[in-house]
Amino acid sequence: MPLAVTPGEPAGIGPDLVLKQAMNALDRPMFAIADPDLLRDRARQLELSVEIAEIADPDHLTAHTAGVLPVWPVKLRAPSEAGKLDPANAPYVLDTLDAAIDLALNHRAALVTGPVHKGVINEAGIPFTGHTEYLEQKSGVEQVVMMLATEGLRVALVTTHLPLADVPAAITPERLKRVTAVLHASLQRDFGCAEPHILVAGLNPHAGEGGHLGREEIEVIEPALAELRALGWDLEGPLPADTLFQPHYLDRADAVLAMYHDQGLPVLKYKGFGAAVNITLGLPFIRTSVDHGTALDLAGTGRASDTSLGVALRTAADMAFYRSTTHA
Ligand SMILES: NC(=O)c1ccc[n+]([C@@H]2O[C@H](COP(=O)([O-])OP(=O)(O)OC[C@H]3O[C@@H](n4cnc5c(N)ncnc54)[C@H](O)[C@@H]3O)[C@@H](O)[C@H]2O)c1
Ligand SMILES: N[C@H](C(=O)O)[C@H](O)COP(=O)(O)O
Repeated sequence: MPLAVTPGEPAGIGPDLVLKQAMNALDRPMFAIADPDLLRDRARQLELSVEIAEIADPDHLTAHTAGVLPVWPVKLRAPSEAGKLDPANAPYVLDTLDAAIDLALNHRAALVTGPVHKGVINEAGIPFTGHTEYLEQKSGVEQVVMMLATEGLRVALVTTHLPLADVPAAITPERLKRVTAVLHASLQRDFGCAEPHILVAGLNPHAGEGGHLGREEIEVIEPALAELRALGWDLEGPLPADTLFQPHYLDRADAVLAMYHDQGLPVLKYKGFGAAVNITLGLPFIRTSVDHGTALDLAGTGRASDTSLGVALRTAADMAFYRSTTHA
C-alpha cells in the first residue's frame, strides 16, 4: 500500500519537506496530494531537482524512485507564496485532505499529513480544530486518540484541541474509558505490546492531593480506571503529571495517557522535537503526521528540517507492514 502525503498549508513548510523526502530512497512508494504547479514552483525556489509526475491512480505505484514525486493533482484556489497565508486556499487544504481520506477509507493508501494552519482555515469561515478531529468526523468513528511518539516515550491525550477552560468538563468517565480502550487496543495491534502498561496522569496538581487540590481524580478518573482494571488492564494512576515523566515510571510503561494537550505534549516535544511522530489511533486506516507546525518563517528557505516527516513516513510504513504480517 502506498503512502499518500498531504503537504498541508501551501504557504508553509509542508511542500518543502515532501520535496526533500522525495529525494531519498524510500522503502515504500509515496505520492503527494497537492497542486503540481505549487510543488514545481517550490522545487525551483529550493533548487531541488525533483521531477513532479502527475498520476491518475496511485494503485500502480510499487516502489519509490529517488528524485521523482508522483502527485495526485488538486488545484490551488489562489496563487500561493511561501510564508504568506491566504484564507482563499483554506478550501484547497481541505480538498487535499478529503481526497486522501477517500483513498484511505478505500484501503488504497496510508495517510501521512503535513502541517496545516488551523487559524487560517477558521479565518476562511470553516470551523476546524485539527486533523485529528476532522478525521474522526469524516471517517464516522466514535473516538479517535491523538498519540505522539518519539524514541522511549509515547504520549496519548484524553482531550485534544480545546480551550483549557473547557478541559475539566470534557473529562468524563465515558470519554476516559473510550480513549483508554482505543489506546489499549492500538498498543496491542500496532506496537506489539501484548499487555500494555499505561501510566495515567491526574488532572490537578499532585493528582488532586487527596481531594484538597481538586476532586476530578476521586470523582471521575479513579472510578473509570477501576472499571477498566476489572478487565485485567494494567493501568497505573492517576499519577501526578509533574513526577511521572521520569525513568522510575517510564521504564516499565508502554504509554502515558495525559489529560490535556499541554500536559503531555511539551514533555514529548522537549524530548524529541524533530524526531517525533503524531499518530491518530482508532481510525479505520493508518494516519501519521509531523510533530511540528507550518513554520511560515522557514517556508521556501530550505532551512526547514524534514526529519519529523521522515519519522512519520517510516512509522506509517512500519504500521502497514506490521498489520500485513499480523493480519491485524
Ligand atoms: N500537524 C499539524 O498540522 C500541526 C502541528 C502543530 C502545529 N500546527 C499549526 O502550525 C501553526 C504554527 O504553529 P507554531 O508556530 O506553534 O509551531 P511551529 O511548529 O510551526 O513553529 C514553532 C517553531 O519551530 C520551528 N520549526 C517548526 N518546524 C520546523 C522544522 N521542520 N524545521 C526547523 N524548525 C522548525 C519554527 O520555525 C518555529 O520557530 C499553527 O497554526 C498550528 O496550529 C499544525
Ligand atoms: N497537537 C498537534 C501537535 O501539537 O503536534 C498538532 O496540533 C497537530 O494536530 P492534528 O494532527 O490534529 O492536526
